[in-house]
Amino acid sequence: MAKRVEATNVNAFYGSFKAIENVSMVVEPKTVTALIGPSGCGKSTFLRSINRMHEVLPNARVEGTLTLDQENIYDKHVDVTAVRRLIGMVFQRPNPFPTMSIFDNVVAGLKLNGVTKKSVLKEAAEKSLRSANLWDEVKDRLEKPGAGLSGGQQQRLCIARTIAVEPQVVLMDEPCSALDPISTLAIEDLIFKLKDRFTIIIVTHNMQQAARVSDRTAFFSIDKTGDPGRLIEYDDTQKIFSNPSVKRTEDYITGRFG
Ligand SMILES: Nc1ncnc2c1ncn2[C@@H]1O[C@H](COP(=O)(O)OP(=O)(O)OP(=O)(O)O)[C@@H](O)[C@H]1O
Repeated sequence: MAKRVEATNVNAFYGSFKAIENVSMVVEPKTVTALIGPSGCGKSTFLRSINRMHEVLPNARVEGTLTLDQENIYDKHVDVTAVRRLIGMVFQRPNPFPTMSIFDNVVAGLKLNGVTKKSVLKEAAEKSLRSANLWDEVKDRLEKPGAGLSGGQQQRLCIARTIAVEPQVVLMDEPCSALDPISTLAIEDLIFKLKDRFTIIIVTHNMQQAARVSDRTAFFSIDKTGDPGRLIEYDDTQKIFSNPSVKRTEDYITGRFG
């Protein structure tokens, strides 16, 4: 079930370097939110703070509060592995397990969670591949390696793998940046469809993509190198792209900087 994500005064550090400062935003369930802004403003850092991936780096830490439907995901009692299962992530480069079959790629997370019954795995694989708009292309070669698919198909396979465990939130870090325009449109169609079931947060450098797929857009920026990234403006996508409230947002989306 899709859940609401709320960040309050979030700071994230790499050692002593503060990469983002005071980020607060609410992301409603079953919406798509785009994170945009110039390189180095902390979009990926913020995204990785949301599923506690940031802290896997040595000396990296997060301050502030991040909740999933009111539950603080940084609470001492929270199981980090469970957080990462509930908040799935799709990366820039498609990263299927290369020697694993298409089928095994999709059900890898379910198996890790202890699901062993063949009929359950088969049903979940078909459902996830259908949801990822990939079923028709792979249904006759489920036992072939995932690495044999095209880049766009591999990315849809990674999305199928992510949604197979029924996460509550799906994070996507520039999921189309390694793809051609046709594969990019296929992923955008998919994102639109998946928001019926999940809360989706996507980092993108592509303004048209943000405008096409998202309901809400968050614009991040930095004052100068070495300063932390900040959330400058967060609003309905239509407003951000037609009539932003802050001059810096307008300058960025019209290509005057960044
Ligand atoms: N592993 C790391 N160690 C130290 N500093 C890092 C690390 N990863 C990122 N940073 C720094 O944190 C800041 C924010 O980086 P981040 O990757 O979150 O920005 P971004 O907005 O996603 O950039 P891009 O659009 O180029 O991907 C940058 O100054 C970056 O150099």
